[in-house]
Amino acid sequence: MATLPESALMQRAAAGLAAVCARVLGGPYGSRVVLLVGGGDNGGDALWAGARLAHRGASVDAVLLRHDRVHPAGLAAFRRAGGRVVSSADVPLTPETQRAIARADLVLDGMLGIGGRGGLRDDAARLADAAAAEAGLVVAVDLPSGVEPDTAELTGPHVRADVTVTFGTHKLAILADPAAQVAGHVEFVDIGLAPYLPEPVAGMLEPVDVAEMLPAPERNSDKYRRGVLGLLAGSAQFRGAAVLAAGGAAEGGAGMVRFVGPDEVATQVLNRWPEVVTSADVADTGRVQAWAVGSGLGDGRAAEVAAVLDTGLPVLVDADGLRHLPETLDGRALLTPHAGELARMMDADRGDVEAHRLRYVQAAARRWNATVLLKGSTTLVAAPDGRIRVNPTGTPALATAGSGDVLSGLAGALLATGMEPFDAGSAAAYIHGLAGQAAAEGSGLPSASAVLDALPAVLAALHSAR
Ligand SMILES: NC(=O)C1=CN([C@@H]2O[C@H](COP(=O)(O)OP(=O)(O)OC[C@H]3O[C@@H](n4cnc5c(N)ncnc54)[C@H](OP(=O)(O)O)[C@@H]3O)[C@@H](O)[C@H]2O)[C@@H](O)CC1
Ligand SMILES: [K+]
Repeated sequence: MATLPESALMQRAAAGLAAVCARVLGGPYGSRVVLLVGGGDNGGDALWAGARLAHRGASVDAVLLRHDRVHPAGLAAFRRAGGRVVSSADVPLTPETQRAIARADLVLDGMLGIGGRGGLRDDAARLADAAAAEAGLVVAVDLPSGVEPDTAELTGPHVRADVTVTFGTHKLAILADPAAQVAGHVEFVDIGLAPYLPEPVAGMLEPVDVAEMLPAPERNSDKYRRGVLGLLAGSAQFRGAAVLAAGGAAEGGAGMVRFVGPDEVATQVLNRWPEVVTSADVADTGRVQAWAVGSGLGDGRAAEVAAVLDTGLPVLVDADGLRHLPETLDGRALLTPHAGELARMMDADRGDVEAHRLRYVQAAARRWNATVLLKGSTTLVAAPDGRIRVNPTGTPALATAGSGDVLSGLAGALLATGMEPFDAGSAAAYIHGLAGQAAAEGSGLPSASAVLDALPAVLAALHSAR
């Protein structure tokens, strides 16, 4: 800001914001727009964007939350462009305000941005409710007002947006749950901040990042170069979990899968994946480069899990395996709980974990000195050193029985290639999400087997993105 003329960044932001609004309106001319304007710069962005829309023929009304504190230049520009203020000094939600919101094609939420803390206060909360109940589209300026910008938590009343237009950089609140669930579709406006930003608190992979992490398929690769995975999964009660996890590894590029489990489970794994080698005991497994343990193990089996952990190899621990964690895992493990499993591990309430996903996943990573992947519609991966990745490819299609078993085989296969647990977990979540999306194109709500079947094509496409 110091290197630029006064309000240059706000102008860039407002121009991008107005352009997105114009697009979602199908052209601003003749449309009705209502601005909800808070006392900070977030409100300033809304006023400048409202002025631009008014210039292009929209009818624009502004509701000022704070008449005593409103961005002065923004308000002046808005008035010059023909915009009207419809709130009165002490009550933002007058009958006239309410009518304007009910008739609006688009409500622009500029109440709070990155300066907001602690959820919306009363008047703002009522405006948010009116917009949600009656308006056409709700477009949030920078963030849905009322969400916690830095922790992605919902600590009080907040806006529910159809679209969020965010400036300069992505904020955690529009990437991670629960706040991301109220951001709607996210549009990014580049205002030239990149060279000035500090190290991000969280990262998000893009296709080329994942492609570069994956080992290149070499002409002369032998199975150990591709990675050999030991798999301790499944039980008489949950045989399918073993079949799906073995499939996640086999279709996920493992050079070989060595399965350990009771005969009746091994038979079923072999029926579906004849390339798998089986044994009855961890000690008889032969050479592997990493282990995946836990999917469908059921109760008991603590001794086998301990035997795997004692090998000192990189290890993925999932599902029932998470019941048997030692005090610490010296950095080589990838744990993949869902919120219920993480709650049990941390002796917490599941709802509390869902509400504070970021805090819990980081705490668990520190506590076990392990990488922790918390599954969900925005899967989070936390390394013990504090790094965080948010997975952008999540889809409701993955909320199906057995989908986690596929992920654990896939992530195990990536560990076996020598990838560090943080990369293996985040790349696996990314690929798994793409496979879920691809499978959903075929059938809407695919089964875990359909997700598995989609893996090879997704991997091939990523390899060609190099
Ligand atoms: N930085 C940049 O480079 C650029 C930033 N830009 C824009 O600026 C935005 C940030 O603006 P900002 O800093 O003025 O804060 P903002 O979010 O408008 O809130 C301000 C006031 O709200 C208040 N308040 C707090 N909590 C509250 C609550 N729960 N309920 C009610 N009120 C509450 C609190 O005042 P208080 O009442 O607590 O004294 C606070 O002063 C950013 O999101 C982006 O849109 C762009 O123009 C591009 C360049
Ligand atoms: K906002």
